[in-house]
Amino acid sequence: MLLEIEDIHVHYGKIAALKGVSVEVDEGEVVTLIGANGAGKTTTLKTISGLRPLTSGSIRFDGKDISKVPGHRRVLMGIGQSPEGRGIFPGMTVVENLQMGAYARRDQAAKDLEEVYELFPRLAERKNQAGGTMSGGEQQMLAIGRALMTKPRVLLLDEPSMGLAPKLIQQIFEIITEINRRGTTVLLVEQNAQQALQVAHRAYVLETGSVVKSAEASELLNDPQVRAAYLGGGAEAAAGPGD
Ligand SMILES: Nc1ncnc2c1ncn2[C@@H]1O[C@H](COP(=O)(O)OP(=O)(O)OP(=O)(O)O)[C@@H](O)[C@H]1O
Repeated sequence: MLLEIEDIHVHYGKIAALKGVSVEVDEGEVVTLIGANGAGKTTTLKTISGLRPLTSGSIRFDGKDISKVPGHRRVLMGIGQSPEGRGIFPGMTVVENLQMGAYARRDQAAKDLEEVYELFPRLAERKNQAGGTMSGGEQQMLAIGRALMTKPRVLLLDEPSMGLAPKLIQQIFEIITEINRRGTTVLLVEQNAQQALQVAHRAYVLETGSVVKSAEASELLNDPQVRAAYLGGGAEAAAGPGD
């Protein structure tokens, strides 16, 4: 197992955001966390990347307990994150933003830059434009590209479709599939459960800080409760028109 999150509890002051969450991600998988606002999805990703401390529980990466490893070392170990709200450097150009992702390593960075440009031709076209003047969708691509420049073994993606037009949403999900096909494991947090379940192999449903369900993504797509709560439809929607 590449990533093993076991029974983690995380607090913001006295507020318990995660109450015993366990999630496993195997090498090569796309795993998604779905759930309503405030369920704890972002907190789970932040805890894996080391931005939030654990109250209890453990996180193992490639067999090693990383619960106490600082965030910047987790990046070097192969945990890359594209944060919610993007977090790019607005005053730096596209190419400078991408190079920031590789600042800790000099090996292969030029080749990786070419690969990012291949995945996101728009970033190549705009490489000298200031990051802050890129459109929302372009900034999302830049944030993912920068995370890829850290050469992650697992890429943590927080709401990559947030605020994007439908056509771009489609494109972002196609790119996630392609990133995975090229060998990167992906842990994806999404409000857009329908699309997330379509690209993922497995999924976990979070409710108020706990995992309430986990299964193959295809199974959850047809689960009446999941459909009613997260996919904007009940059993009728699952059965299709005319039934
Ligand atoms: N900085 C913070 N201070 C206090 N409480 C917080 C903070 N960040 C998150 N929380 C609380 O922790 C819980 C989990 O939040 P989290 O952002 O992980 O949810 P989420 O599932 O990612 O939601 P969304 O889909 O709305 O982003 C929520 O109750 C939230 O209000």
